[in-house]
Amino acid sequence: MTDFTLDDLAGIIATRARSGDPGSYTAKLVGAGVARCARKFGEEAIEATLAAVGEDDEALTAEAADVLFHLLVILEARGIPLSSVMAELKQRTAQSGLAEKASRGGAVDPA
Ligand SMILES: N=c1c2ncn([C@@H]3O[C@H](COP(=O)(O)OP(=O)(O)OP(=O)(O)O)[C@@H](O)[C@H]3O)c2ncn1[C@@H]1O[C@H](COP(=O)(O)O)[C@@H](O)[C@H]1O
Repeated sequence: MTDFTLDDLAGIIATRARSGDPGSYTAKLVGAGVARCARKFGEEAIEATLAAVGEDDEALTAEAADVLFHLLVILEARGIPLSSVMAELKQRTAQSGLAEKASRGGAVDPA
């Protein structure tokens, strides 16, 4: 259990992205533009996907951390607050995922 939250990390990312510090990975990545941030996120997502079907829990934990960090970097680069994403997720709690999919005419198979 940890008291460190995604809000905390988003705050660090926002500060570092605007720091102008040449030693900051975050500042360098955000400075390279949204497309570069998105490409990095895609790479990390693939690495997490591969880790998900492996049996090494530590590897998946590390890759999941990379995915969350790089997703927050994209949100920072696009100026979308994490609170907007959380509000979207909260609004979705009113309905099950399968019910929402069925309401759009989608098949209820989660695959
Ligand atoms: N949580 C992270 C974090 N997770 C992953 N990473 C970086 O993300 C990169 C992941 O890329 P790879 O694994 O592909 O490594 P790489 O090959 O060196 O990366 P590339 O050359 O392909 O860009 C690594 O450089 C990691 O260090 C992170 N960098 C920063 N943070 C947080 O951001 C804070 C500020 O960091 P700076 O902006 O660097 O000061 C840190 O204190 C942390 O809290």
